[in-house]
Amino acid sequence: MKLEALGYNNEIKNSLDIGLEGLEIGRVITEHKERYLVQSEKGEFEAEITGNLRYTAAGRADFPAVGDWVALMVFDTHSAIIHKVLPRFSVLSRKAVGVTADIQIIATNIDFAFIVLSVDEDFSLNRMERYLTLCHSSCIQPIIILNKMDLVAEDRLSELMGQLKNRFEEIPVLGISASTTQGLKRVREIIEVGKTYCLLGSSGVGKSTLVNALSQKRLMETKKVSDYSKKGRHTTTHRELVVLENGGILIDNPGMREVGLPDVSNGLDKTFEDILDLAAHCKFKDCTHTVETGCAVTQAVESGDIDKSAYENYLKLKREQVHFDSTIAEKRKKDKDFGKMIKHFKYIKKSNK
Ligand SMILES: Nc1nc2c(ncn2[C@@H]2O[C@H](COP(=O)(O)OP(=O)(O)OP(=O)(O)O)[C@@H](O)[C@H]2O)c(=O)[nH]1
Ligand SMILES: [Zn+2]
Repeated sequence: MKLEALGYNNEIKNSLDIGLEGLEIGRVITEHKERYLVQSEKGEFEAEITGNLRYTAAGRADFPAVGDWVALMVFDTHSAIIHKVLPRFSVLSRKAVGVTADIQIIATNIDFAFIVLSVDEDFSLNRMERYLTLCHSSCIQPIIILNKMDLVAEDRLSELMGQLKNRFEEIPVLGISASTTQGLKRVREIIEVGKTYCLLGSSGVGKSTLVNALSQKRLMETKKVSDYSKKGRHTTTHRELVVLENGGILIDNPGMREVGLPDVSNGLDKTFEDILDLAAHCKFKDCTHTVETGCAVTQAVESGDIDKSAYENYLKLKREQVHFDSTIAEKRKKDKDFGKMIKHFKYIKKSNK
């Protein structure tokens, strides 16, 4: 398979630095417990990372992830060692499970996300806003998919489509039914050759059904990679990155199903551009847009220029962001204090000698 079919382009090519001569370039299609399945022009390799990469990694985020372009040293027809992760143009991540504020990477180098919502109970503009924020902060372009259109009458459908188009003016909105395949032609048409896609959306909206419809099932079938495992390990992993029939590339993995609110510092601003534009006219520079006099934002909400629920959702996301930022600050402080403590111990040890 040509690298271009996996999304390779000049931008990635230009990011290759010297010192990688003699190494093979490939894309990570599956990761499982620090073992990676990498596809290159020479075929598929089961790979691990070099010790150097492991020890110089500042955190989990420096390890390869699905979607990454990597430089690898090939050993034989099946195995290789990853020497370097090439620069990422987009990163989809979430807070790692647990109390620490570590970031866990779900997938990288994604061009577009289909954000799926359905016409039933799941329909929520506020939730959509969260996913858009996630996309903007991850450098991924969003496309909205309203699924299960077979469940509602035509007028209800156009009302819901209207709500989406009004609130998110610049984002494409497609109505489909993944189970009857209505509207899927349009989805296939907008998928571009060599571009990488993923699906986001809450549980039950029909992401798997859509993936299966797009990839005509057989591509997503669980394929054993155990054949490659010479040490007798039996790993049954399936490919999380697949090339679709029409040339698009689709990443779908379990982590996608669990994305929460990410590091939204930049994404929030983009999603709520209207609010941020107004904020420049607030009387106070550090206006929180809640109780201040001369606040241009609350005035716009009162006059109806800004949608009240969009405004409330903005405040809510803002609070969560502040909380998340402070968790990171605490973690950094802890790490620092721990460093100081170690130094202190070393000092005591020395002076006792
Ligand atoms: N009526 C109708 N039902 C659908 C449609 N698409 C999916 N469903 C049904 O909705 C249910 C959930 O679909 P899934 O594809 O499993 O949803 P999902 O988003 O992958 O859910 P998770 O795996 O939990 O994230 C299934 O029972 C599907 O058959 C549709 O277009 N119309
Ligand atoms: Zn204000």
